[in-house]
Amino acid sequence: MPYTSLAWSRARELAHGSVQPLVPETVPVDRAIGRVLAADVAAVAPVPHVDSAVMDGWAVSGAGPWTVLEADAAPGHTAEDAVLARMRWIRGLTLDEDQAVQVSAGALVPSGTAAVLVRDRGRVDEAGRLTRADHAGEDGPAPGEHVRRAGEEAEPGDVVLTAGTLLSPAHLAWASSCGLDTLAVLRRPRVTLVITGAGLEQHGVPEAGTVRDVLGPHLGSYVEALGGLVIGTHHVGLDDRALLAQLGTDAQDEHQIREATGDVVVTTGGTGTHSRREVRGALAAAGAEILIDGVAVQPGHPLLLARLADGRMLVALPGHPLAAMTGMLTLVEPLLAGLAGADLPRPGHVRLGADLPAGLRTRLIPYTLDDGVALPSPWRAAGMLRGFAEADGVLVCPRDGAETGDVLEELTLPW
Ligand SMILES: Nc1nc2c(c(=O)[nH]1)N[C@H]1C(S)=C(S)[C@@H](COP(=O)(O)OP(=O)(O)OC[C@H]3O[C@@H](n4cnc5c(N)ncnc54)[C@H](O)[C@@H]3O)O[C@H]1N2
Ligand code: MOO
Repeated sequence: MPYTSLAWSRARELAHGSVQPLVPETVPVDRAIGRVLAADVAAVAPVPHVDSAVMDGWAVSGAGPWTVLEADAAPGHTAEDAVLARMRWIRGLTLDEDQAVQVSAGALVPSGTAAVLVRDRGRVDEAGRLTRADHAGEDGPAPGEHVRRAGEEAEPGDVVLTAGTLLSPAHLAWASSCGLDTLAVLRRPRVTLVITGAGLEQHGVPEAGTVRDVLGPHLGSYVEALGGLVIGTHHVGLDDRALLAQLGTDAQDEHQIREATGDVVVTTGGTGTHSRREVRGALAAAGAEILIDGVAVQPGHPLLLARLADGRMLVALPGHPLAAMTGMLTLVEPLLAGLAGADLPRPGHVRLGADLPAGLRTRLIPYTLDDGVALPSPWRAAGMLRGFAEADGVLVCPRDGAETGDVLEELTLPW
């Protein structure tokens, strides 16, 4: 039997716990931007992998003066061939006491290098002897000076990125610097949107009797802000068969289902008791198991959570715009977090700057912050969007109401 009018916080926990985390996927480093790392990543080699010069000059061994070694003329045709040939030569070279070789910043230094003498601090005479320039004094370079040592950033086995990291360009550049080609990332839950209802206009100011569709074009970006990947948005009008078609699939196994239809279906509209026929009827006809039939929250009381016969999860959002928008935070956010293997996002806390009267249920009220206190929006009825558009967050007001100065739970918006 489904839970009916389930307490708001229980509904969020149940949605989060109703699913197993999706199996991670492996993606090329250059495609991993914005993804969440599924496991710790350890360095497989020292970073950097070789000793290199930080400045242009000479890699030197001993106190000098130094004999500057030169490669035989490289047979390469292009400048690049010549550079690579020289690198190969340096790779095979070991500096003895009082030997030096010319290097440029960032390039490999030969083994035996004690330090790099910066170019304007040295002078080479006709005989190929390197001495310190007149102004450079007697000493230097100090041991290790201007050399970037292999392993100075990380040794093999060091954890260089931790599980749960939201990957930025900086993380990806670092991963490349560690020699990684692929990363295991959490799979983004794939979401299909199904918009029900008649008379939804896509442009302009609607005629009396119709409304502007404020969910179809925008819920997708809301889902994506919550970490989901939208794979399709379908308008089914009032056609029960079209709705039913979205709730079933001909696919035979779990992989096929996910490829074809994703992990989650979010519907809008058709949840009210006046319209039981629509979403509930279609769920019954599709053999779905309803887990939650109504949440003790306003707006959003008729919210539904169900498991479809093929294993996908379904959230039915009410049609009233604010009920749909806050319903995303009540059920869709916890569900997507559960699928992504993330913790249930817990509410924060904020001090209330006004009195809120008692109501029938928990209330979700958009608020703006004013001098550190939360001012509830006057535009908070189920059909309104102005308060939500202006909001700094959403207050979770208990049924018994609250007074100025009370500290209330609040939900952060994902933008
Ligand atoms: N007799 C009762 N009536 C209602 C009850 C009730 O318990 N008894 N519950 C009310 C509550 S609470 C809610 S919330 C709504 C839920 O309505 P539905 O989910 O069935 O939504 P629809 O009838 O499909 O739509 C309602 C209304 O919302 C607007 N809408 C819908 N879709 C969109 C869209 N994509 N863009 C913009 N606006 C949309 C439209 O004005 C619809 O008329 O039921 C109450 N009724
Ligand atoms: O539960 Mo409804 O969203 O108040 O109109």
